[in-house]
Amino acid sequence: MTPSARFAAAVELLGFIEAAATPADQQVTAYFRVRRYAGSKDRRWISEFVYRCLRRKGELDWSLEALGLDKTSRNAGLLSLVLFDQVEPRDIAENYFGGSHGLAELDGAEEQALAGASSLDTASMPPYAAANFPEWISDLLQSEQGENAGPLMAAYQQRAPVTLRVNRLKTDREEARRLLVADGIEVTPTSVSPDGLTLNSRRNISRHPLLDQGLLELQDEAAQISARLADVRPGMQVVDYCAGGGGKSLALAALMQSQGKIHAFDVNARRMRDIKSRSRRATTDIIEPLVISGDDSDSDLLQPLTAQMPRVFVDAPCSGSGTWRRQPDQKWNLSAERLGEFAALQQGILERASRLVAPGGRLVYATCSIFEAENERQIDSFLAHHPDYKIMPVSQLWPEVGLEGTYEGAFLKLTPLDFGSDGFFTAILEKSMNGA
Ligand SMILES: C[S@@+](CC[C@H](N)C(=O)[O-])C[C@H]1O[C@@H](n2cnc3c(N)ncnc32)[C@H](O)[C@@H]1O
Repeated sequence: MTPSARFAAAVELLGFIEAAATPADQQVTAYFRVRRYAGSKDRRWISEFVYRCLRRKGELDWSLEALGLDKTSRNAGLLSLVLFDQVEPRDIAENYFGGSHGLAELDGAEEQALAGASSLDTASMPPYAAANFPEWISDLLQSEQGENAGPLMAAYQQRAPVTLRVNRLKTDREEARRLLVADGIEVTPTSVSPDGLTLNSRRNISRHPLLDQGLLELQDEAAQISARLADVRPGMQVVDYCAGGGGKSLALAALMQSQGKIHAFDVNARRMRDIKSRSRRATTDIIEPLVISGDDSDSDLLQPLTAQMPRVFVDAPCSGSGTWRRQPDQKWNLSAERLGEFAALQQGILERASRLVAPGGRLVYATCSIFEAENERQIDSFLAHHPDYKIMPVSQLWPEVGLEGTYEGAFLKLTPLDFGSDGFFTAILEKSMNGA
């Protein structure tokens, strides 16, 4: 593709992403699926350009406003060339326009407005815009994270590492590392999870034969730690209440040495459709997917499991705020109202899932969120209505479940500032033996 065609495609894709709430990564995949003419270099250039615009949306929006330009994807793309690639406005027309697949010509007024970019008073940009966060989220982080808010928002500007979980049903970490290195892929063992390997440099590894053969799974270190904290054992009966594509179920199955049973529930059949094939690849047959309604109509279906399960894992739907390095667009799609909706949904899920926990069993509540409303406040509210549960401190479980080092705190609360994983939360609640 010519530079003009690439630029036009990037602007088009950015426009699609801004118009819909669907996560950008899904839209990028869908965009290229029907544009087979785009080669791998074109795809890389277009995706990187689009992701940079999404990552730096706060700066771009503020600058567009200061220059009197509308916040369109075309203007964002043009300004991105000027501000971040240092392209002279007068050179844009020649290098990024024209040709049969280019954008409609740059007009003189646009070029003149862009020329003002070099004299923008960026010192007057509000800190939330400079940090590329919506103002209300920046305020929320200031109130919840205090002095960590600034460094945390800066950490969200970085790209997340690519981390793999070694499937111990098929190999061990050293062997997996050796196989990757033999294929020219340098990796580093994760510092806390004994099952993780992080790629030393970014590349798309999702189609690698070691993943196809089920020796490795893409899974962030925080999710691996959370699965370990469930402290599952071979032979146990476990419920994975929000199983989705089965990431946690597969991690739990490996920790159970593929002995016992995992009842994997979700309200979304489409998300669960690959669990069987992923299980086959991982050589486990203990995961049983089941589509539930998520309301009281599940009572009969779940009756045989009620108060019977030694472990119930709830990987709740959430804002995903812990994963915004990977999905920078999603922070612009979240509103305070939507956050409240997630909290209400989580509360209902926790309530229903808790009915399945056996006396003496444990309810594991996890989110990939860093917000108190989805985390600590959910646990406070649950415990206020369920005096038969108590917190099992994560600090106590940490060494018992084979995690490296030590951890202080009743709950697992991670942000990218801790050791580079996604933001994640996990609370372990133990039900009393006598139900009192
Ligand atoms: C964070 S995702 C789960 C990710 C999955 N555990 C994994 O590791 O791959 C949350 C899941 O909760 C599901 N969900 C939403 N509402 C639900 C409900 N009322 N009951 C059960 N699952 C629900 C969503 O469909 C989504 O798949």
